[in-house]
Amino acid sequence: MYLNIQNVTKEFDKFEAVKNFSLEVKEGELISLLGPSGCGKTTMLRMIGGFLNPSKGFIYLENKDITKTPPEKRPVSTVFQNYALFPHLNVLENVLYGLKNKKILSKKAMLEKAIKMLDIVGMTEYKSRSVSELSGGQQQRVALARSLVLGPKVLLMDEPLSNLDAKLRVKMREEIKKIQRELKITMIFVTHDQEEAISISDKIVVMNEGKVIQIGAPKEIYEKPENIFVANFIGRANTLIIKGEKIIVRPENVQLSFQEKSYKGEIIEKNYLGFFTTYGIKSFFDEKEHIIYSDLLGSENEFEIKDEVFFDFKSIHYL
Ligand SMILES: Nc1ncnc2c1ncn2[C@@H]1O[C@H](COP(=O)(O)OP(=O)(O)OP(=O)(O)O)[C@@H](O)[C@H]1O
Repeated sequence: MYLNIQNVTKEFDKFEAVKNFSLEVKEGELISLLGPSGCGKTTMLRMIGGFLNPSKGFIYLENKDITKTPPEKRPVSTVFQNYALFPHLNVLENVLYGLKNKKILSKKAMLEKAIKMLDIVGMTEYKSRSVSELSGGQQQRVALARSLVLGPKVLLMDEPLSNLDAKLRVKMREEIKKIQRELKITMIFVTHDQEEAISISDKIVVMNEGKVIQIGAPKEIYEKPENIFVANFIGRANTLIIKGEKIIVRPENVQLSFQEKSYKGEIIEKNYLGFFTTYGIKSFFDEKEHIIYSDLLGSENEFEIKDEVFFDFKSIHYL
């Protein structure tokens, strides 16, 4: 295994921020650590980067134990949330900085490498600009180039898109994924944004209260969540007990109709959200009143509050 994290725990005094975390990462994979605030994502990332030492457990990179290797000695780079660029240096100097420190390449080779990396992140024309004159998205690109130019075996990104507005976030995450694929770089990406994790990752590690709750491909995590926490953290879910079995049904899998179907209810909520509409249907399951949510695409809009409706579940996941 390329990167192998085995039973890592991190204690701060008596508080366990990360509990018995294990993960195997293949070369070239993009893994997201996803979970609510305070679940231990950043602490785990810092241990991979070498900025924190695990209290227990091991981290291996290409079968070499790097658990206690200092950050500057391990072939791992980090892109921080606030980018941590040097404000007194221009774009090119920022990208060159790490290479100069390494003192391995000639001046010409360093310059060629830095320019190539600026080209990959689309920032060549800004190379002489002061970084303080750049937009958030541009600073993000420079931070990415500065880390990538060092040729790390693993690139760590801690909430790299959280300072960007919604549209730019989507654009940058697509670019990051494209660059990651092109360079075949192994990447670990921390986010608390489920949509971001789903769109960018080969595999998602869902965490809560310091623990790994589920590891899987985005589709697997969405369609086969291991428990209610995962089902609700990633997307929305109707949670029900039918004939003694606990099930979840995603709102897009609740099909509404005026014609007789398996279940009956009354529309009590309707929220128009542009390309789809969310309905809340009051219904009885297991002799209890429930509100079942159904998402229908815009063109399927034909129900109103107080309508008596029937519904079926297109797909059910048993917990
Ligand atoms: N140096 C420290 N000393 C004591 N407790 C810490 C320290 N660093 C983190 N913690 C605690 O460990 C827990 C996990 O923190 P961490 O920053 O890893 O969470 P996170 O999932 O990255 O959260 P967020 O999404 O808010 O950044 C939190 O309860 C935090 O308060």
